[in-house]
Amino acid sequence: MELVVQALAAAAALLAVFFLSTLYLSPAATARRLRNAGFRGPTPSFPLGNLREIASSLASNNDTDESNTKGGDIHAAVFPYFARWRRAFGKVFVYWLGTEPFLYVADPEFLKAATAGALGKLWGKPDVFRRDRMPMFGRGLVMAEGDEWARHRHIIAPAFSATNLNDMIGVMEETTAKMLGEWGDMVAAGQSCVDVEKGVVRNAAEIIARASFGISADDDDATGARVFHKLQAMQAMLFRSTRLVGVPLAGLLHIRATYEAWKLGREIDALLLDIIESRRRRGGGGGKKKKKTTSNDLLSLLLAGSEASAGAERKLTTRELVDECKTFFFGGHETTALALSWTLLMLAAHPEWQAAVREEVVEVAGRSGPLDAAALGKLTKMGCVLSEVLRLYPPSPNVQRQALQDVVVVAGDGEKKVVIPKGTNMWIDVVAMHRDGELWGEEASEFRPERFMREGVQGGCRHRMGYVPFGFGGRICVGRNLTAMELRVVLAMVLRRFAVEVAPEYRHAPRIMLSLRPSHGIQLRLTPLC
Ligand code: HEM
Repeated sequence: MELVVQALAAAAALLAVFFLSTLYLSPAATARRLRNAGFRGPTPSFPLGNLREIASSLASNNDTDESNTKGGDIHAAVFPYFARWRRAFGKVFVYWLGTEPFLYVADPEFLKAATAGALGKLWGKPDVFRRDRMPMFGRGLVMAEGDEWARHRHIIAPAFSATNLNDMIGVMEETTAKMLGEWGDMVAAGQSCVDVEKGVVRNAAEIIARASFGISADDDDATGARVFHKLQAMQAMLFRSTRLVGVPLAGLLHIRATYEAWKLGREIDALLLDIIESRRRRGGGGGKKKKKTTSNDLLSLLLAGSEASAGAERKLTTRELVDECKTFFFGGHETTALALSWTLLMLAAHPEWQAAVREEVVEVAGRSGPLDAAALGKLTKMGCVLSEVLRLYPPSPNVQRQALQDVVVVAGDGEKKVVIPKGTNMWIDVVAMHRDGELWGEEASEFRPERFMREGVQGGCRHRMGYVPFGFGGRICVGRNLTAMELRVVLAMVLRRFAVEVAPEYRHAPRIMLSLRPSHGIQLRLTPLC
């Protein structure tokens, strides 16, 4: 009995030492190293870090004051705490989410210096977000690290080639025609304004589900419809549960939501496994004779690519394919839908650009009829409008990393070196960089697509790393060409069919809810043109 008590006491002591070390001593040591390296920032408290200040700053923020559709400081509206800390500490500083250190970065030169060299060896994805994102992305490309990431990227990138993507235009046209039909019915029924964001999100989900794994919400095949609805349900659930990120043991407060998400995740996995196995059985992956795929969705292309190539290292297992399908769905539809929603708003608020882009569409592709890749490629003005929207309203408002080892940053003249300690997270504030007057000039907050006409793909940004709507380096978005195509198809079809104006009901209140989104939808007045 005495032995048991002693063993229990020893176990309790070990546990206490473990918690003391990981939750307090180790963060305190990192804090000391960051201070010694010269990084300043708001004072954190244990165990919340700076979360209390973030929450109170958000609560007292008046979202209508700071910005409007013509310009204004949306950075201060969506990240009031960062805006305040930037004024006090500059474009690089340290803040804490719970016991997790975050290096805030809105200085492209620092970003370049910190991520130069062997990016994959120095920086990974933050552990602190990993558990939350696991049900959505599994171990797919977004979450994979090191050699595993390189292997996945190598297999996946070719599926997004221009030739493959061209085959998806038809799917995009079909689903968009349905959305426009619904909008037409609403207008015909006398509805004075339409929340276009709803339709656009739904359309983007439908497109990505069909483009990724050939399933549809209206599928005759019940499995397809079930996967689609469960994916949407999981996303809504993960959105609802706001978490005390970085606070020790805070996950216990969300056990139910976490469990529900995992349960949905398992159900989705099982349904996707069925779809993949049946494709494999039908030879959807091409097989030895490189049979034509049953359809040209990304899953078929991955199956074909993976089975046609020789070594096992070039193959994705069925489990990995499941994760990639989920990754495409979650990584691809929300972002694209938001880009499109903000574009419709900007065109409604800037009628001169709306008229110019519509004229261009009619000139290169006519007033009706199918679109093709060649015509889409000629939509130069539309391309500039889209680039400007991605600058002002980047759907991915930040990019995060975690130092996998001590990272030495050689600043500016090569004289000054600072060390970012292993384990430190980096929070790259894309919104701040995209609206920084020092990088873009005085009109940084204004909608001026002409800057991309004049200055090319970087829009005249004074630093190469100052415009990063799709991320940077080797981890740049693999789906960006698919997005470019989808945005062009949908926008061309909308502009051919309707003129858009901002409805009086619309309230401009961009918010960060993982992505940069409108708080109250996007209400537009639609006038049919044909
Ligand atoms: C407007 C639309 C989109 C935006 C703004 C966007 C943004 C981004 C950003 C910023 C990253 C880098 C993340 C990081 O470095 O941590 C990224 C990566 C990624 N995106 Fe996108 N994305 C869009 C559309 C898509 C689409 C349509 C797909 C797929 C069908 C997709 C799939 C991915 C994947 C798989 C990665 C991970 C790449 C890697 O780590 O190698 N994205 N995206």
